[in-house]
Amino acid sequence: MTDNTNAKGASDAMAATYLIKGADLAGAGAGDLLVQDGVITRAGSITAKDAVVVDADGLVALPGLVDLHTHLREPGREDAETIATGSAAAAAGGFTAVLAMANTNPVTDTAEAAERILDLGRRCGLVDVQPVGAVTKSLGGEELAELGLMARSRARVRVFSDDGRCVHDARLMRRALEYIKAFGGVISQHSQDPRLADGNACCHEGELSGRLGLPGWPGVAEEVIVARDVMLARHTNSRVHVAHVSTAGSVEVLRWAKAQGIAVTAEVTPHHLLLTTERLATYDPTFKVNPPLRPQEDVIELRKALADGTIDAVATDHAPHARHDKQHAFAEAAFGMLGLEQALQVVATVMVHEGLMTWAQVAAAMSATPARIAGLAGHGRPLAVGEPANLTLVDPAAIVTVDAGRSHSLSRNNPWHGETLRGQVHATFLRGRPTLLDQEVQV
Ligand SMILES: NC(=O)N[C@@H](CC(=O)O)C(=O)O
Ligand SMILES: [Zn+2]
Ligand SMILES: [Zn+2]
Repeated sequence: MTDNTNAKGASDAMAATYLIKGADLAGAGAGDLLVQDGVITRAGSITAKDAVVVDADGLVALPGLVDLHTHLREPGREDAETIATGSAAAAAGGFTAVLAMANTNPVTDTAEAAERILDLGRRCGLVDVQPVGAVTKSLGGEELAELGLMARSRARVRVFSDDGRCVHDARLMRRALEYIKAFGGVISQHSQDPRLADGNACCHEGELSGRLGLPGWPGVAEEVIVARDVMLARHTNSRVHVAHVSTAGSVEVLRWAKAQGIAVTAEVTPHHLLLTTERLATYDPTFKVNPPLRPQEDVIELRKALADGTIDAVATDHAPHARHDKQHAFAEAAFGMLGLEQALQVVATVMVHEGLMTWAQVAAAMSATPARIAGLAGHGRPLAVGEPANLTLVDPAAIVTVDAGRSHSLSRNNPWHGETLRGQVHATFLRGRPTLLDQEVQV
């Protein structure tokens, strides 16, 4: 985004100067950063009068996190989340930009709808809300949406997705991939073959789904779509992004496709990096999600693939649901779980603490690479002089027991409640303005 004026624009200009003292700069050694007029103006060892000093001794500074996959529910389901509450959750989680999925009501399938989301996000001003456009009208899977008009709108839509549903018609997928090349777009696919895993499928297909009597969702239902889509990406010479990869088989396909030079990228969610299908044994609908939680063998392969770059990014798939949609028998409850506030902690716990990833790699997987995939200028930039001051400060040594009741989200379907995780986000800056300071969201 080049035009980042928002309702807080006036106060941005007059914002205080911040001196961030002694942060570990994405693992590249300790240093100070001076933040002035929205930009990093100095780096190194700094003294500055009249600056608000932020003591970052022992904290890691990362470029502001970018989430490729957030459900904000506005318009249509403001009882589950609003752009304001979702933005607050994002700021609390260290994010400075989120891609807002199109499965709202109405669906984001026109230029006007996309611009409305952009404007609502700007009015709130806590995080850059970048709309994702639907691939097909009303997510109907029948007719392409106004992809070009959305791309040329003020919202400059680049990521298109029918997420929640799979673009299962191969011919339509092919046409969408051809179309988006004109403006450097990408299709983010919810990979679920509807014949192999229909809308009732809700538990990884295996011994446990049989024992629990829940309809099985086999890994192959994801893998056949991933395989098909990488071949379509190769054929069209266009870009496909695989949303919420959940199986070792999908990782194998991705590894092959990348070795061929096919333009495919992929994301993994925090929950698929840590939670396994055994969580379903109590029939707690909090753990009902699409795609389902998988066995430990898959989780281990997902971690390896994220560490070696086969999976490019971590994305939350933050999917808030109101109590009355979640509190049902498992088979009837809504799919989805919260993710924005604990995403970085989960990555710190399973990847950094386990020695699988450095903080510099986390900065790549949660900021630079998702910003590049989404074509978001001004985000995912290095913490260097002249760059926009989009950053977050995290205490890597903190050990925190998650309390779902303290969430900024309107919903409470938080799979991390009661879980002990590492790392704590202390502050987030969006173009030099703190959106989170001392762990308090700055509304
Ligand atoms: N992940 C989910 O289980 N649910 C998402 C849709 C989706 O990401 O497929 C939702 O919108 O609730
Ligand atoms: Zn999905
Ligand atoms: Zn989703």
